[in-house]
Amino acid sequence: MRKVPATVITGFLGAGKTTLVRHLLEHNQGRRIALIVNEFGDIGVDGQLLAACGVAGCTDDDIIELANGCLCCTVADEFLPTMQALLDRPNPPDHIVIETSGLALPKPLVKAFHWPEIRSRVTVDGVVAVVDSPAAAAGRFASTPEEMARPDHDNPLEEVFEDQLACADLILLNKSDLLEAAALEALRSGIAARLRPGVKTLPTRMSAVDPLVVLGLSAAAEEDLAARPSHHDAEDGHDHDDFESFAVFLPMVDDPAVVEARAIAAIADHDILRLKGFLAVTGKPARHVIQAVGTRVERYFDRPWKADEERVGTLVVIGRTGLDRQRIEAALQGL
Ligand SMILES: Nc1nc2c(ncn2[C@@H]2O[C@H](COP(=O)(O)OP(=O)(O)OP(=O)(O)O)[C@@H](O)[C@H]2O)c(=O)[nH]1
Repeated sequence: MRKVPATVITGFLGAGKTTLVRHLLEHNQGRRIALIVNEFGDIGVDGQLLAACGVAGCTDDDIIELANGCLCCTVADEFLPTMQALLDRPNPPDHIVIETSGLALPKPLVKAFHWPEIRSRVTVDGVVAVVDSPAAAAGRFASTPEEMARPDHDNPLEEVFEDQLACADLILLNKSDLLEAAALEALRSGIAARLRPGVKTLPTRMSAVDPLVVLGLSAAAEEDLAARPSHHDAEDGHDHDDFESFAVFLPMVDDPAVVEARAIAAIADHDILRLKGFLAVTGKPARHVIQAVGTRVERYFDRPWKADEERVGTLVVIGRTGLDRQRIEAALQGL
């Protein structure tokens, strides 16, 4: 029996994973792709954005959200039953794409493909790491020499980034539009030097890459785990205390630009790694998406509110543990 190929998409918060998934769905070349999306935190913004993607042949049934938990640590309870249900469908998908949360380590997930229940039916075609190139070039995931010198040195951002690169079969250097050619090349050669032999890097803009390159790596990654070192090999898991996430609710707003300005100020004042969600705008029948990574904010209306949806704004805030939730909430609510 031919095994169903599965592609694991990893990459730090805001790197462009959902953008890549949308691109793959839009250019599916006749393949029926099922998607499993896992997010950090209780509210699945990515799943909701993808459900609104409107790609022909891609139904809500094909998009499965595993919110509220870290996929790599809830493998037995959530991931395996989901995979089994997908494979047991009368008409199973041609390809399964798994978008992990930006804080997840890919290796424990790849390891899960060894489970007897699924091992004979599915294989990890490849692990694709999406890199936020300007953030990486700015040293966002590297420790400073002072940090390195500390005996208790521990940088969770760096560890997550390194684990994602070490497990990858293909690296997309995304957001290439935001870097000069020389800086992009310096980043590329720096990253290439840290990769397993044969792992390619590819600059991308809006994660636009030929799906034939991404889907069809035939890596059988689950057979090759020893070559993919992880910071957490010994513990077989990772520390969830490093990061936290919460949701902020906003009443209907007259002008979304005001919330954008508040978000920029909150990100400048607090160690927020990612902010994303939806706004309800007075007089507008459509939901307004707001996405912030670092100082960059993107906003657009994506789809009309459904009749049974409450028209309120929901912003998900993700950062290092210790965020001042009260002050961030007040700042975003304009209090
Ligand atoms: N300028 C620029 N922006 C990009 C590019 N790719 C993605 N973005 C934007 O970056 C933001 C984050 O993209 P996502 O695809 O949601 O990132 P993600 O990795 O899924 O984010 P999380 O799921 O929160 O970890 C969005 O506003 C995208 O439109 C790119 O190549 N260039």
